Amino acid sequence: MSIQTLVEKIKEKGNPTVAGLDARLEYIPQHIAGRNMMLHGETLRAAAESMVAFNCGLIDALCDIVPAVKPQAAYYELLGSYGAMALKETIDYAHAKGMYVIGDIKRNDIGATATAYAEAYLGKTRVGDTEIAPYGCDSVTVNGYLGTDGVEPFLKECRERDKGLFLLVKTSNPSSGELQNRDMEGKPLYARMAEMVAKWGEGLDTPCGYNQVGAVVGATWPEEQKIIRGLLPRSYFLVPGYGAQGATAKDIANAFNDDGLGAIVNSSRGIMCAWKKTGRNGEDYKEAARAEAIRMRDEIVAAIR
Ligand SMILES: O=C(O)c1cc(=O)[nH]c(=O)n1[C@@H]1O[C@H](COP(=O)(O)O)[C@@H](O)[C@H]1O
Repeated sequence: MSIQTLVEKIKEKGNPTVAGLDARLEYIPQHIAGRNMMLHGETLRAAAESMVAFNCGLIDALCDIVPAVKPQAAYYELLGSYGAMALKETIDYAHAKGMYVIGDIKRNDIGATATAYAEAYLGKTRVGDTEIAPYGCDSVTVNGYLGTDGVEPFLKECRERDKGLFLLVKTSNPSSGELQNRDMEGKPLYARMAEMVAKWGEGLDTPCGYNQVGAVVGATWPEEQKIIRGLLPRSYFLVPGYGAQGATAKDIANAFNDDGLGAIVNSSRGIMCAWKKTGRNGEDYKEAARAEAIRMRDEIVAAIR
């Protein structure tokens, strides 16, 4: 599914947000985790099955109001081979419920290895005469700081399979300026990366006007958002950092274009752990996640209006 599909889902739901599915065991209510540990002991399998059950519950609670989910690969890798299966099951369930899936993998490597990553998460792998999509994400996050040959395999998937990318431009973390804001021939490095993103997106515009090659721009950096928006008017921005990392709705307005489009704001812990604030031991985790997703949507829509 292309960025155009994401834009259509955002418009249809009137909601420019994405729910991050980054579960650790301590984010999963006891009634789910306890049951799986009773069945499978204190094992990676129990943790992975808990994660799938939790994710599916969240997806059920959110799919009619939130356009997309963003599973972060690290939390699935943490559970070994069971985690890989949990990721695939989560992606398939989100698709079955009509959601757009952003695979947060932040990968890159030399061209040959980047090809394997691109085929694993966006494309297909060949087994004999059969082609199989190992994960089948709609788009992924990519670290472009290795340069063009590491990004090209991902661009190939955009061209051939109508997929999307979000290239790290200005990340949300406190130390991101150590390198990303350093001067590079008269401009900060993140601005140079934005120029590269524009170049990589050439020929990949979609009919809705937005390009298949987007950018990751942290909610925690409103000034940089404004500069990068100016450099990349037709790129979609994935904006993490809202909620648990401290950014609020007033910090994200610069990421959007005047048409109210152009960015999708992520919240992971804010939605997943909303149940921890209700004092009901997680029995109400779906309702709590939905209420937080609605609160976030309304706050962000009001801020960009
Ligand atoms: O690519 C990302 O999504 C990302 C980039 C970035 O600059 N900062 C950032 O926090 N993220 C991811 O966004 C999510 C943020 O999670 P919360 O802070 O719990 O909302 C995590 O999955 C991060 O890995």
